[in-house]
Amino acid sequence: MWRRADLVIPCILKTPFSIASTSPPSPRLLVNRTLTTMDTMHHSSTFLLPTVPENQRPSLTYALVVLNHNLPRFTPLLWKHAQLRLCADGGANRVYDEMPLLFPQEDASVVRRRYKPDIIKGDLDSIRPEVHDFYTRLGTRIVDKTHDQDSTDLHKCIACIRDFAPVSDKSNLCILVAGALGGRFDHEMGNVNVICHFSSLRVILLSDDNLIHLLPRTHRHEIHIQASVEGPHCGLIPIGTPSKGSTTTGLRWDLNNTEMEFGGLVSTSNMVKGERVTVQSDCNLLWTISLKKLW
Ligand SMILES: Nc1ncnc2c1ncn2[C@@H]1O[C@H](COP(=O)(O)OP(=O)(O)OP(=O)(O)O)[C@@H](O)[C@H]1O
Ligand SMILES: Cc1ncc(C[n+]2csc(CCO)c2C)c(N)n1
Repeated sequence: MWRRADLVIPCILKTPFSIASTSPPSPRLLVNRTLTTMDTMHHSSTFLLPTVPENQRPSLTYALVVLNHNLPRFTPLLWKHAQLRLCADGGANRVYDEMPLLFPQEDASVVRRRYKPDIIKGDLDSIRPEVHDFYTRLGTRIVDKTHDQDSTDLHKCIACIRDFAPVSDKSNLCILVAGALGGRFDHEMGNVNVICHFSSLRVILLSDDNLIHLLPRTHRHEIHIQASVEGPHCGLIPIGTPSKGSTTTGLRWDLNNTEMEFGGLVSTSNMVKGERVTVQSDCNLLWTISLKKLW
């Protein structure tokens, strides 16, 4: 378990959801392997399920970052799955104002005390004084990085989580970002840029309607569709660099070593056919899938 007070990150179990290969192969094997097979990275949105079936228990350790945009209705679920909870600056106002709205039958101050962030981080120009005071009194660590006006508050939060996670835990760490989409376009693009910048970390951008994460070109990907909460609409977008060839299975419009580039062909308005999608590409792709309106 993460001890939140001193930010020691927990040791993480190994299950099918971790990256398959862990021990470094011999150089000869590596050459053969790059020519023939790639390690598989598994993806599954089990953090959106109220109870995760025994055989689907992920090995991932979740951290949650709440941004300063509409709190998705399923945020309490993400909060429950996460072992570390951060607010990016004005994200703290969202937790303070909007968590009580999700529990209309409960006293607002009881809800606010139940959902106490571990850390509030950013340039702190958006958090309101009464929200700052409220969480300071509850013992939240408030980290002011006012001097840095060149990186976004989300970037600062992800860097903070990365720097506190022990090296051995990084492949099992998954950062859920709530309120990342559907707002100001410059912020949305900044949020997408952050997942590209931290491409070796699992970072998932979430809103009520969508989920986005990166599929690094270093792996073959298996996406386990949680049909009760996500799909069918999906997309695969080459971000930054054109793809000379991407191949998929499990989509209504599969790619077959197909070239894609921004300004040319990108795969939007695609659909998942079943419970398993595979993707392999020579460049990093954004995966996006619609979320169902359940909450
Ligand atoms: N409308 C929005 N849509 C998507 N993400 C947002 C939106 N507003 C804020 N965010 C995210 O929440 C983080 C914290 O927001 P906050 O408003 O505190 O940032 P800020 O740096 O003060 O923004 P601004 O550009 O308005 O000065 C941002 O770094 C961004 O990632
Ligand atoms: C080229 C360039 N464009 C915009 C900004 C502004 N900016 C980017 S991130 C950030 C912090 C937001 O909390 C601010 C103010 C910059 N510094 N450099």
